[in-house]
Amino acid sequence: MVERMKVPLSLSVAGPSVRSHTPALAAGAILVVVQVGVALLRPWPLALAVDYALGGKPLSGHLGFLAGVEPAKLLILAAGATVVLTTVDGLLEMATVRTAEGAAERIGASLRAAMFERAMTRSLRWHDRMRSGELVSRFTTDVGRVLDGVIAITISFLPDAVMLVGVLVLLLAFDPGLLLIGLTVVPVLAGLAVRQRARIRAVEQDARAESGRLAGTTTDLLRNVRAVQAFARTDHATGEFGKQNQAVLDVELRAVRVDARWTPVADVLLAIGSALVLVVGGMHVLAGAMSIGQLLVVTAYLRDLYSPVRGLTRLSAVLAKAGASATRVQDVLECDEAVTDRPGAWTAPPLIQDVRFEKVGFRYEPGQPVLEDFNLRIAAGETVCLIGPSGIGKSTVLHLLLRLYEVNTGRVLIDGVNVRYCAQQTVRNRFAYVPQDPWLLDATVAENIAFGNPAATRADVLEAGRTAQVDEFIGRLPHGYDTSLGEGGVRLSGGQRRRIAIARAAVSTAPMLLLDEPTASLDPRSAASVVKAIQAATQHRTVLLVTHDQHLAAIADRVVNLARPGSTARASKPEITADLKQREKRGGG
Ligand SMILES: Nc1ncnc2c1ncn2[C@@H]1O[C@H](COP(=O)(O)OP(=O)(O)OP(=O)(O)O)[C@@H](O)[C@H]1O
Repeated sequence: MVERMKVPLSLSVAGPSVRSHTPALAAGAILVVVQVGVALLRPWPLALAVDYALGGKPLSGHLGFLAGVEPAKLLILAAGATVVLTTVDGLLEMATVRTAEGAAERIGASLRAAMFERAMTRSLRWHDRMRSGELVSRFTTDVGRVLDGVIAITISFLPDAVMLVGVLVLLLAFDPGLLLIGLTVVPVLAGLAVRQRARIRAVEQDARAESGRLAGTTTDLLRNVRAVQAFARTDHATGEFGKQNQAVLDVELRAVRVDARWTPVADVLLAIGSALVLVVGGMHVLAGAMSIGQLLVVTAYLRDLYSPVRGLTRLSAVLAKAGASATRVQDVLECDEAVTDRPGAWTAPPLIQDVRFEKVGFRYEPGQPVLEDFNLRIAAGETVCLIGPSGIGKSTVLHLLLRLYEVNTGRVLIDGVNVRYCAQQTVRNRFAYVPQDPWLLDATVAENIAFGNPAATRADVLEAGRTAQVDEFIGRLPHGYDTSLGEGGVRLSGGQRRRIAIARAAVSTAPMLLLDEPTASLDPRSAASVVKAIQAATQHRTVLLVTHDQHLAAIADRVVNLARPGSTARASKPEITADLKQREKRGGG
């Protein structure tokens, strides 16, 4: 209930983006008001034609200047005036739509930019929970719906409100009795509109949640299409998609039914109002108290009165949808789950002494410790190999060094300075990271390598490619270093992807390299190439290496065996590295 009450207010989520486009929105609003003024004049040429050109009524008062004009010319004049007013109305509408919708699109772009920036800086804990498809659906569909709300307020609400007031004033001056009769249906309509709005809001919240889940499922299945095909699970995938798709369809159909029910209700009520006015007004005409032209003007105005009333009730539906989406946009924009820097955070030291883990405790989930009382010192220039059973927390150690997650207890230090007090950007600049999954972008080989150092020149990239043995296979790619790799680097083998990731680390100027199982699942030849690449890339740098590969471990100065929570990491001398497998068998302690 509290959630639903929040919804209308949450449209203000677009507020900061709206402010910078206020002039364009204001221009759109002014154009809309002028357009309403023109629209209000539109019934008059018809009255002129009916009463004066056809009915022979004498022209006097404010129409006196037309006295003496022949009826046929008066008819042409009235017809011409209708065309002119309709043209001006149309041109004004075009200008309004261009101005207001253009501004809305720009607001959408800044809203998406703000969301993206926010999402990029949220903690990995948040990303671990949020499915990427769900996030994309918030960036696209939900932002779109918020914009629909902004547009509706500018180019529907304002003209409808101005039109309503304008028509009410004119009708009041023209025939207050008929106005009152026409308005009798409005309170009933307003009451029903309020109820309708609450229903739409509720069903739209469900619809957006289901659509988000569908986007999440779709992205997940498409990203893993190789696994789906390789395991011959296309039927299963189609079934999973189908279930979610059906859930979206069910809730959307419910929304359509709620929405559709409204149209006849509103129309019948408004028709009753018009019928009442027609009967009473017609009686006035029959009694000679009113001309046919005047009755036409009243009914035209009444139509103009009902149109905004109807528009305003529809607007409430658009705003209900926008409100449901705005809550989802707001969740992203206001999420404060991030690894944050303290005010005045220091620059991380240059790493000339060591990095240290002191009594570090860490858990991803409450009650499930991954590291407890973990201690490790790596001296500058040293190459340390971290081993241990799967799931023990080796990759986690690298994540904590990068400050991707904050430690729960203890400290991680660079040259004796706690990384918690250093700006995260500067901490990360001290490390070049080669993750288990090489994380290649849908870009060229050269761009992927240069990702490791924004200041890298083409020559630096080629040099890093040589160091990381990328040269060994680059000649076989159609455009060499300018070959596009496709999403996730699908066009490369596992070993080739790893070497590009190593080249990315090699091009970086960071003093320390973090390598996470860089030779895992490679054949001996590719593994040997990768080991060679690592040896070349790690010269004169401090290295922390996670691996089960004896050959790779052999390049380390020291091997550290990560133990179960509660025990301390144990270091061993390099000569013991040859005996790695045996020690692992003894229980990783
Ligand atoms: N993002 C996460 N959210 C929750 N738990 C996680 C997350 N990442 C890892 N874990 C858990 O933390 C523990 C340590 O994971 P980690 O990846 O550090 O192990 P590892 O020693 O590198 O394993 P492997 O050798 O298999 O790569 C595991 O039990 C894992 O299930």
